[in-house]
Amino acid sequence: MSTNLQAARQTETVFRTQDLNIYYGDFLAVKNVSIEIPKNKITAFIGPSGCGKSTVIRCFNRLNDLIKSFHLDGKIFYKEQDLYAADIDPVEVRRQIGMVFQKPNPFPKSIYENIAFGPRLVGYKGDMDELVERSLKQAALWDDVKDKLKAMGTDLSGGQQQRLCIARAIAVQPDVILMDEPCSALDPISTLKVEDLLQELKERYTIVIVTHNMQQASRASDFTAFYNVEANDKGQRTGYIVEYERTEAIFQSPKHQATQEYVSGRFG
Ligand SMILES: Nc1ncnc2c1ncn2[C@@H]1O[C@H](COP(=O)(O)OP(=O)(O)OP(=O)(O)O)[C@@H](O)[C@H]1O
Repeated sequence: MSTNLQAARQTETVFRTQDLNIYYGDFLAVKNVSIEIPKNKITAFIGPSGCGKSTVIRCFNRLNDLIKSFHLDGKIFYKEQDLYAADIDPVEVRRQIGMVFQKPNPFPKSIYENIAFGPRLVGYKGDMDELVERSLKQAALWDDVKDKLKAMGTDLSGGQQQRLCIARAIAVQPDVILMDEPCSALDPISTLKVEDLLQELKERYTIVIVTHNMQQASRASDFTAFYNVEANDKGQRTGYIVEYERTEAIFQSPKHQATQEYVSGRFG
């Protein structure tokens, strides 16, 4: 329920998972995930393809609910509220816990409308022009677009489109921003701009980012979870967390050989 979620906004640990197992039908995609995601920090999920990074991040805003075969056991707490309790409204969850995807996906609408759409949908009564400007400024896009707010969002460059998507996520005043490989479709300069932006955004938001880019994880994040995948006797490949630590520990003094090999590019 939204009131529960509001009250829960006070604590310092934003997400806490407990013995989390995630399935698609009979397939156990990720097992035994027990981690805490701290407030106002950037937490990176790294690991080889198919180890379940996206699956876990998508559980944090109940996006997997939209997949029929998806189910989980164990717990995910958002500020100590059971995120999957019967009285939690997934739509409200997704307002508080926003998401930015791999491929920039602005609406086929004006830049202004891309930002205004979400707040209008949730009944925002304040000054919309001010909100649009503030969101674009927070996403470091205002200077690029202030003179063409009526232009189509889809006509911006890829990097600008991704910052527009970040501005759109911010506009509904979320608590958390989840990012699933937000820079993988961007050139190196746009990528660095988004990474700079992340450092500003973490003052206000908690960020969880999935990335394949080791330099990005080491440059931009405060904490890193390294996932790996192992096959069972039926040949099913299940992901799990090998190590979750401060980012410098993961990159400079990992406890596990698999982590060492992955972060130094000698994996597989
Ligand atoms: N909708 C789905 N239905 C069935 N299986 C799925 C679904 N989505 C993901 N999976 C499977 O779950 C496992 C984890 O996938 P996931 O996309 O979470 O991994 P990932 O670590 O994010 O991979 P990548 O780095 O390649 O994006 C994979 O085996 C994948 O095939």
